[in-house]
Amino acid sequence: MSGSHAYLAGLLTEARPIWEAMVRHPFVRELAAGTLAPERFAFWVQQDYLFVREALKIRGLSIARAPDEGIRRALIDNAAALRRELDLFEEYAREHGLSLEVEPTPVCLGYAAYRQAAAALGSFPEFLAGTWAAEKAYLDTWSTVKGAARSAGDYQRWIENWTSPGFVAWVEWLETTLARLLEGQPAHELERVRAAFLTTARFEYLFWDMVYRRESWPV
Ligand SMILES: Cc1ncc(CN)c(N)n1
Repeated sequence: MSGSHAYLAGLLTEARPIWEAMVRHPFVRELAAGTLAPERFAFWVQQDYLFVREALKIRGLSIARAPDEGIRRALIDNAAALRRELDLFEEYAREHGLSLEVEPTPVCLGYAAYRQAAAALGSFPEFLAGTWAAEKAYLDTWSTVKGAARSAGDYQRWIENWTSPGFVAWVEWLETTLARLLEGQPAHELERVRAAFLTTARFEYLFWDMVYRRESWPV
């Protein structure tokens, strides 16, 4: 294992408590058990839809800032996959008569703004580390749901999307590309990557917690 691969493996170990809190969150457990209240699920659909719409703008920024042509093309391909994520939410909303015209909650807005700032102002590895954390979080959470779900029912489209071979390959590409970009980087850059990875993982936890509580603006 190269030095930078080992560094990323160390980050995953450091982030394990966040990951465990995420995949064991009541939202995820109840989703897998088929006992999640429909209004909680609907709240997730509405807020994640807004988040993915912002993520698509973030992808655009990162395409412009990609350090080489190979990375740029992989990000362009992923933008098409993100575009399809939006379709899943729109289809579900149409089928269930759910409005997607809602205000973002503080956590949704804060998380999206944090990611936009990383894409616009951060170093490219820092941005990529956050992307890896966010996408790996979804891969691992939805894989947990897939493994435990008694009846996937309405959730099947999301389970398939975030556990598909294409999505697994994208998450692996993020890790491998980040490891390549980190070869020979100074300690302060590694530290920025570490902070971006851990902060993004914490936001992922917060997102599940926010939708479970249906937590909006207090005033
Ligand atoms: C909060 C969040 N994180 C990640 C993903 C997967 N693109 C998502 N849809 N929403």
